[in-house]
Amino acid sequence: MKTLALIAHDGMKAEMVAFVKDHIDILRKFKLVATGTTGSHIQRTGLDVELKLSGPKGGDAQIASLAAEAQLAGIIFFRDALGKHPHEPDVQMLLRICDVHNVPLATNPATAKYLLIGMAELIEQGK
Ligand SMILES: O=C(CO)COP(=O)(O)O
Repeated sequence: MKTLALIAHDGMKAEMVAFVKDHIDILRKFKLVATGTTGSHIQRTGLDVELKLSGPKGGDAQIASLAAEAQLAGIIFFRDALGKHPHEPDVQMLLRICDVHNVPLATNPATAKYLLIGMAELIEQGK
């Protein structure tokens, strides 16, 4: 089973929960991992999610570590581009690691939709 990481800044958590509900059938095809607070919101939809630390406490760094070790099929990270975040260096590190290791990364719901559709298609093809 492919692993997908889900992360949302506080200003985007409602968007993440709405996105998860809209795509719940596709998301059931993946093992899910999330930063702590995002993950606890997603768990309330009934999906099984492995929780890492909260983002500001190192959760983004843990997800980046998984990406660097080729353990993630993709990351959906709804960033709040209008907010300030004390752990911005960790966020930038995660984005950089995705590019270094060619890990699919969607940072907004429109892109995440296409990423999920594409990944579901690969699963259908057995890839
Ligand atoms: O801060 C985050 C992403 O940078 C998300 O962390 P939480 O899911 O713990 O709120």
